[in-house]
Amino acid sequence: MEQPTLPSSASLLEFPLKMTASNVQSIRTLDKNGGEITSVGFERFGFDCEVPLDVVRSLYLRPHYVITASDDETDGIDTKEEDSHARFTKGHAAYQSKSIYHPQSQSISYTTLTRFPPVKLLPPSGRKRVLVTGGAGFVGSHLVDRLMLLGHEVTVLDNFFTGSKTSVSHWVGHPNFELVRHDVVEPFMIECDQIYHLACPASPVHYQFNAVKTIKTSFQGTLNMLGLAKRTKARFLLTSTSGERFISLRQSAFPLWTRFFSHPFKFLSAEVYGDPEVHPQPEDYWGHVNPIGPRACYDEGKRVAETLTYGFHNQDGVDVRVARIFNTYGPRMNPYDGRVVSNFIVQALRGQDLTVYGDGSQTRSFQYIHDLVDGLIALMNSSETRPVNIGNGDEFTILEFAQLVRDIVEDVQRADGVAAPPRVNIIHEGLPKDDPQKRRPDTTRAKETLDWQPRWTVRMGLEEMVRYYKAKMAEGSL
Ligand SMILES: O=c1ccn([C@@H]2O[C@H](COP(=O)(O)OP(=O)(O)O[C@H]3OC[C@@H](O)[C@H](O)[C@H]3O)[C@@H](O)[C@H]2O)c(=O)[nH]1
Repeated sequence: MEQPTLPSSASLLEFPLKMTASNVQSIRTLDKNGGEITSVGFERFGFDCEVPLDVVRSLYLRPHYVITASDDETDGIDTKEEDSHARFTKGHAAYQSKSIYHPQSQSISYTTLTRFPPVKLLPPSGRKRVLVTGGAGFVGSHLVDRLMLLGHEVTVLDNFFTGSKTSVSHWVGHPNFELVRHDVVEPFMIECDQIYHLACPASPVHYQFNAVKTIKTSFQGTLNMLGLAKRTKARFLLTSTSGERFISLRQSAFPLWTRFFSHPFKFLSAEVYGDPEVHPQPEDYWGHVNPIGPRACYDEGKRVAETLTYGFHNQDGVDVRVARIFNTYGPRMNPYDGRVVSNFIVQALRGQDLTVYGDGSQTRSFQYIHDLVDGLIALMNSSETRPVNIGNGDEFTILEFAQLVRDIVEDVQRADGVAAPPRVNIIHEGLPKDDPQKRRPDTTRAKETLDWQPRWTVRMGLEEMVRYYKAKMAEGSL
């Protein structure tokens, strides 16, 4: 098979470093109705969660460190780097880290931020003490960004097994923020008003070795957090919970070591439905789960977590919310987690073949992270105690999706000055066991009770994610 030319990290770097403040142009992001997205969040149920998109972006479309040519050439280069990122963040580069990478010694001089992004000043009556378990993970870190910018006091609980400290490091030291290393299977005591329970079991690599720990985390972790909610009278939101999918070594597009030593992936999904016989899946569908299959420790873990949650609600009057989350993607997703969105984007950026499993006729519906965070915050602050599906109804076959990702990566490369980006091939590999044939949420309930619907098109979300991975490649961390 013909192997297209790989874009070198130098060519990825070249364009950003050439940019100057004078030619900086902001990226326009359009929603499903063609309107420009300038902010994320909205005011619902007396809770205003709207923040400017550029400010949120400045927290993830940024290099973790400035790349220098040599140790004594630091002057000026960080300014150019900031200019390039100002293109995405309209001047919010001032909140970026000033850490410096020294290629000769392959070392990084870490610094703290020069300044934290401005957070809302709330009166004590409006300020919530929010606990986010799994807050250093992909979804958790975006939720934390939003809650912090809104002016709340946020405590992140994470055992860093799948989460990464760098995903929330930009808040470390802020007076409203606290980061605690803790495993939710052990009890934890704190005073709080709201608990977002996102913490979830370990890596896909450990999936088959650690199924007991996985289901223990789902059960014991949820039990501990519900106990805390009961004691503190905090409102408890279960993200019905998280799951990982085992990927066989043959199927993974990445070297073996990356799967053992990179952050294992974690994923939030509507696993309570299993391999559904009803399409799309409404909340009153009971699911189709094999209790002893390879995915059982996840699926059944989520189901028992829901049972516990409603047990505490019905018996003890704990104020609960349950979000059933469908396939979600976005910046800070681990590029080596084996999921389709990160696999395809990274493959296309590297000029490698896109690996479609099976014939690619299976379907998925992908939602962008900002829509999910909007939905979680809306649900938490609503009075809806029944489970609510949070997902995007735009359904793609995986083959269509591969073609879309390939087109978008080429478009972004062209927009960034690569005259003729290489066209990658789409190849087929074996379908994993128990791979659901179809998945699409029925989000009628979310629309009716939360007035929530996804705003981001898959194209817009993918474009942003491609830029995020490009930035990671440019800084050399991917
Ligand atoms: O490189 C790839 C990766 C994945 N795929 C396919 O793309 C589809 C989506 O795969 P993903 O792994 O991204 O997501 P899935 O919907 O299968 O599972 C996801 O949701 C349920 C969770 O329990 C899992 O943790 C999560 O991975 C699957 O049909 C998969 O076979 C490819 O064709 N190529």
